[in-house]
Amino acid sequence: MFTWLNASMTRKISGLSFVLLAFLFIVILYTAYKSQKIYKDIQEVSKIDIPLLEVITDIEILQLKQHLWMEGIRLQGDVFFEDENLRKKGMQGFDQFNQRLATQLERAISILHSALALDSVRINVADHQVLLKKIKDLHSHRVSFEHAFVQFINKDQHSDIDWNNVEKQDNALDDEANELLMSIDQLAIQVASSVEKQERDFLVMSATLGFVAFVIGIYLTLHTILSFRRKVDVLRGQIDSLHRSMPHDADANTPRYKGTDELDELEKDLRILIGRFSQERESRDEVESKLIELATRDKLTGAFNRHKWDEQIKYELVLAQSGHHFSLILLDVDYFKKINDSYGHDVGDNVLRVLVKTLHRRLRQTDALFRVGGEEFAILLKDTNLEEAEFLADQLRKSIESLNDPDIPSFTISLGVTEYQHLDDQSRMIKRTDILLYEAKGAGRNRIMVG
Ligand SMILES: Nc1nc2c(ncn2[C@@H]2O[C@H](COP(=O)(O)OP(=O)(O)OP(=O)(O)O)[C@@H](O)[C@H]2O)c(=O)[nH]1
Repeated sequence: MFTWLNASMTRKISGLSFVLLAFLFIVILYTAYKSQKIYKDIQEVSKIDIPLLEVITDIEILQLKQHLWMEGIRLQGDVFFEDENLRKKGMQGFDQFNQRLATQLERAISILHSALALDSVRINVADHQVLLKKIKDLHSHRVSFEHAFVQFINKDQHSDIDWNNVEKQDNALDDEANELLMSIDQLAIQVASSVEKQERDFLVMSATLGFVAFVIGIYLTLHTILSFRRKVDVLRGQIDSLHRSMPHDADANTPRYKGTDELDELEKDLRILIGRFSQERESRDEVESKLIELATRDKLTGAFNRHKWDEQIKYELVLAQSGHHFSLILLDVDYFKKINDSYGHDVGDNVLRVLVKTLHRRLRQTDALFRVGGEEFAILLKDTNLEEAEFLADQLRKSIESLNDPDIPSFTISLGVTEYQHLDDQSRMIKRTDILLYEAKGAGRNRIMVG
């Protein structure tokens, strides 16, 4: 029982079904066995008891008829004995009675023999044998009576004493037949009560088995349902505490879903929880990407910041060592100090914003722009050779030169352009580009230097 209480839900339900099916199987087996037995009893009754009763009733009727026939002869008196024809006819009738009686008695004997041969007689075998003996006795008494009566009829003188003797014998036979009938009745009652008992036992047993199955079924079902509900409640409690543990929980009182059953409710609760989890994850992802943005972007211009620049150049160098080519542009606003001094710091800031916006418009998706100093920027160009980088740098220079924004003064940029070279590291590559930028400045600004 202890193991059962700790078993899994599947095992409990399987065990429950098994017990109920086993009971059902026992009830079916018992019903089949008992039905078979009752059917056999009924067959025995129809083959033995009923025919036996019929035979004995016939014998009694024949006895009665014979009695009446004898009375008729007695009333006719001498007329019967003196008329040869009447006597002959009478004797023929008597023979017929005798034959019918003999036949019926033999039938009764054969029925009882077959009853004993069945070997499944539900009543006492001794009772059957007593009955058999009684019928055989009646049979032999009948035969003696026939002889006596034939002799009596063939006699010339028929005194009252003779008549009384014959009648006495006939009455004795009647009594014998009646007694036999009563014994057979008794037997039939025994058989009927035996069949009735079988049926009653069958009903009681079936009802008991059914009731036990019902009680076990109710107990196991209730137990399973209760433990199932307990577990579902525990799960729903855990879901509730998960809801409560979530941040931004305006739904601290998240209403419980009312469904058609516990599983349905549990499923809906889980769905709501999963929905909230994914919402939570989405907003976390959003916050995370905002944080990443904040951590990697320059506040003023929106270009990538110095921190990102350090990270990215290292990354590109690693890729370049395994065969991925890239180029680098360093650019600087010409005479920026003058712009600040002439127009103010805010305008200077605006110049930087417009510069980044304009550069972004010209750059490709795979290029990355970094603010690496006050008015100094770097551009990483993936899968780009020096010639392509030079072309792009000049395009950038021209687009800044041709800017016509009423809110800011015109300005130009100088650029140093290089590509990754074998055995380049971060400082070597930057240094080379820096020198090129310095050369561009030295050569008069608003120009590019490639190397
Ligand atoms: N408005 C503004 N000015 C900045 C910012 N960061 C740096 N500066 C200014 O940029 C100026 C850079 O001046 P310099 O290094 O002398 O260079 P330049 O005047 O551009 O001269 P060249 O580079 O030689 O053409 C300095 O005056 C800095 O104060 C910024 O975020 N906003």
